Amino acid sequence: MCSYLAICMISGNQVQEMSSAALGYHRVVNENRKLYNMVQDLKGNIRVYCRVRPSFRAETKNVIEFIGEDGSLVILDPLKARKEGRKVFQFNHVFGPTATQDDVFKDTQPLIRSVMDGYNVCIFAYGQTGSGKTHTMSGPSGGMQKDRGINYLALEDLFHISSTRKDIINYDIYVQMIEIYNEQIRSCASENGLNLPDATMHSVKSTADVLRLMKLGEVNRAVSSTAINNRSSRSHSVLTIHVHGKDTSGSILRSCLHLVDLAGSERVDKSEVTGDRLKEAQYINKSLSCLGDVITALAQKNSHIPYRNSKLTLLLQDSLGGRAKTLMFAHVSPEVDSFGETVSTLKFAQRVSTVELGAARVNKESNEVMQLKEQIESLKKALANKEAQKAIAVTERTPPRTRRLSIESLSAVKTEKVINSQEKKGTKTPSVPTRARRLSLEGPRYGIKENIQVKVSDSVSKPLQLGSASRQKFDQFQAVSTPYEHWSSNDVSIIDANHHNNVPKSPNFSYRKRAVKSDNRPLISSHQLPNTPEPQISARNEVQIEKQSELTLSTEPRTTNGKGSQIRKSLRTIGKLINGSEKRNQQNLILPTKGAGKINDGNSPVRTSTRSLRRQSLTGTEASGSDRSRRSSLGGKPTESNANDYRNAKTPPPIRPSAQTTKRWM
Ligand SMILES: Nc1ncnc2c1ncn2[C@@H]1O[C@H](COP(=O)(O)OP(=O)(O)OP(=O)(O)O)[C@@H](O)[C@H]1O
Repeated sequence: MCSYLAICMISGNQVQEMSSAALGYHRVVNENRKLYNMVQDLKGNIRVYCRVRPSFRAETKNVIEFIGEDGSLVILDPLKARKEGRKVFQFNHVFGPTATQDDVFKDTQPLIRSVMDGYNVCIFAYGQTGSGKTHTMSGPSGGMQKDRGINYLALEDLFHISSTRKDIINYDIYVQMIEIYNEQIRSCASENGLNLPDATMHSVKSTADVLRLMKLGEVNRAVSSTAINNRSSRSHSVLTIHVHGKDTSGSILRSCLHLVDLAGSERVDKSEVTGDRLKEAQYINKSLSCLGDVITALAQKNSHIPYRNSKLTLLLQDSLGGRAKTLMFAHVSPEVDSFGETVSTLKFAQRVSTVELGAARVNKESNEVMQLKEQIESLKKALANKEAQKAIAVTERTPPRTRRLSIESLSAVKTEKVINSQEKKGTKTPSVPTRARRLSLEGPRYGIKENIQVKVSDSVSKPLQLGSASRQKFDQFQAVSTPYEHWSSNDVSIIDANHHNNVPKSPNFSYRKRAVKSDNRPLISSHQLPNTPEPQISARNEVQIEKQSELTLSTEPRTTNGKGSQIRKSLRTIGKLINGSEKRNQQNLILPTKGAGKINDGNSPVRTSTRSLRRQSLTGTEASGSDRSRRSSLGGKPTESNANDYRNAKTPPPIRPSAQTTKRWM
């Protein structure tokens, strides 16, 4: 009896020891996983989860030998002996055949939730046809409540977060559904299923809205039966959730979550497809192979990443190469006859996991930055007013003949200075009398009578070179436009000194419409203005004109100089503040306008003048010859001489050549 008790006690102790060892092991594994994920987050690696679907044929052999909690997966090659046939893979996590939709979602939830904090997130499901991609992303067909996929659960969760945070942040959620079918992008959620160049954004307020849209998307998605999957997706489907948020401090965030269900890779001999199905399969395989090329290039940190080789990679460009958080679900079928595809999926997934995207970046603009930007805008307007007042005051003191051209002289006075300095320097400005020169600076007059043109330097509009077609269009317009009869003395036409070299951005731009739009603007002067087409009238221009019309001619230049310099000082400070603050907030850095180096082309003295005025208005620096090579402290466009040389820049905007779009820094 005693010995029996002793044996029981010993085995009881051993069991306890073993269970505590097992608990310790689990704890260590979990900690390791957390640390591993943390390192991956810091490096910005694409996370890879593997999911093994349950086997549907009990009689067939299974190639999955072991699934570890630490994300390891061991498969067995059925044609080799056990030892040689073992292949080991390592991922962030592996979900076995018994894992539920909730298990999968629970591990994905933190990533999805970060969308609400301003991160861009992309989750894409990859794998052989019939391996369970659609099951993971959408769940069973028909939008059944049971086993709903990530798409539904994610949106449900986002709505939940939105409501719990409603006192702090006001969120707007939009959904976009598109599909790439045979290298054509179409909108799944359009009511009539037509091909659309741009997918419609649907505002969604509840999960019911989402369900309705998703059903529509599911109905419209290209699906057909193959030998492997009787509801095989024949297209890549992308559900994008756009989140716009504004918090109580006024900060704004904009982020998006791409949920991508890729079409399945397949061996056409196995799927036994012919005709259209074969064509679809070829398109699918081609785009997936392009995805593979992009991943390889990213993993090798190549300088050229071939995003443009397929619509899919083009669409995923931001998620694969940008500062987004990206997760790939690699799906595998456990059956022995899928071994080849399983190995290639796992190898691909392994390669994906080595891609380092860099730490993800939050897309949030703080209230501080926004306020500073607003201040800059208003200061710039105020400064423009002061400059205008100064010029008008100068005009007032000039003889009547010159004064008749007075408002023009807002820039022309400066223009002459520049011309003279250019002449002194030997630039090719023809030596002509002042009046004639000024007219020539205005470009062709197109039969103008006694009209005076108001020039407003526009720091926003970007002159484009006029192509022959546009030139023709422009000339046609000139021919048909009835010049000045329907222009009252109140009319203001804002012209760019180089307008004859400008073309509107949009080919549908109507010159006439723009010209007529200027009607009823406030009176600036009694001078009648010509019907000169101005293709790019910016809102900023219009504001400036209105402000200028309020100016009094009696303003003392001395006084304005003092205030102006104060404003300039504040501008410089704000510019520096913004620069610093933006760096701190890791905002998207914005580059000077594309082609900024072409500004100072020397063809147009007036443009040079307006630019120097503009630069002056931003920096407070006189645009003297040597100063012209300096960049604005607020990130103005560089001149030709220093377009590629930022070394002398006062506050050079940082250069990110990889930025997809180049924007003005301000
Ligand atoms: N984890 C799972 N649990 C239960 N059933 C699953 C699971 N994964 C997939 N299935 C089932 O397997 C079948 C094929 O899955 P699914 O259609 O999701 O594959 P797929 O990878 O999207 O295929 P294709 O690329 O051809 O569209 C479906 O009937 C699906 O319900």
